[in-house]
Amino acid sequence: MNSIKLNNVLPHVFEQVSDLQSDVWKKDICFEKGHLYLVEAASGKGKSTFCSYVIGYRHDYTGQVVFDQKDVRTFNVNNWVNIRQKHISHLFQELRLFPELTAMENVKIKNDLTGFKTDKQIVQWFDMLGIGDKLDAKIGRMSFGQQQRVAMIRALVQPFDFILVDEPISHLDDHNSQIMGDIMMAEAKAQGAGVIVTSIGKHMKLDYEKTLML
Ligand SMILES: Nc1ncnc2c1ncn2[C@@H]1O[C@H](COP(=O)(O)OP(=O)(O)OP(=O)(O)O)[C@@H](O)[C@H]1O
Repeated sequence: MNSIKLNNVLPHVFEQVSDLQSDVWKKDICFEKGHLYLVEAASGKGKSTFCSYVIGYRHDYTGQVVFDQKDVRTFNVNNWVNIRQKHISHLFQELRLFPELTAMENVKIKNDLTGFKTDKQIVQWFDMLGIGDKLDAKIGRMSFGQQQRVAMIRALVQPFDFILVDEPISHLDDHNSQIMGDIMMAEAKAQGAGVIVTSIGKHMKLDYEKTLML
C-alpha cells in the first residue's frame, strides 16, 4: 500500500459544528509511504476517531477514506485482516495489552503468528527501552509508561507500509521517548514505511515532514 487518502471526510459527530477548522476534516489529504507525519489535536477533536477510520474500526463519516485507489467502504473482513496483518500497524492510545499475560507473552502472542522478529531482537528492544527486567512481569502490574513501551514493541513485530501510533509517549520521560522514537523510525525506514504519529501536545521529537492540526 502506497497511500492513505482522506477525501472530504467528516465524522457524523462533527456535522453540526459550524466553525470547524481543521487540516484533516473536510479536506483532501494524502499520507504517503516512506514519509513522517504528525497529527496534532486538542482533546475531543477526533484523534482516536481519525485512527479508527484509518484502521477500519469505524465508518461513521461522510466522504471517503481511500487506500491506493480503493475506497475502504468496499473492503470485506478478509481485506481488513490482510491490511492489519501486513500493511498498517496500529499502536492504540489505550494500548489493548492483555493484563493477565506477561510483557514478553504480549509480544510473543503476536510474533508467534507473524514470525517477524527473533526473540533476541525483542529482548534487545526491551533492554534498550529500560524494561529488560520486566520480561516476565504481568502487564497488569506494570506502570502505564512501561506498558506503552511493551505496546510499541508489539506494534513492531509485523510487516507494515504504515504505522499509526496514537499518543505513544503520553506517560514517558524524554529519554525513553527518544529511544522509542529511534527504534520506531529505524524499523519504519527498514520497511520503507510511512509513520503517522498523533499527539495532544507532548510528542516524540522527530523530523516530521508535515504537521496537520485536527
Ligand atoms: N465510537 C464513537 N462513535 C461516535 N462518536 C464518538 C465515538 N468515540 C468518540 N466519539 C465522539 O467523537 C468526538 C471525538 O472523540 P475522540 O475520542 O476521537 O477524540 P480525541 O481527540 O481522541 O480525544 P482525547 O484526546 O480526549 O482522547 C467526541 O465528541 C466523541 O464524543
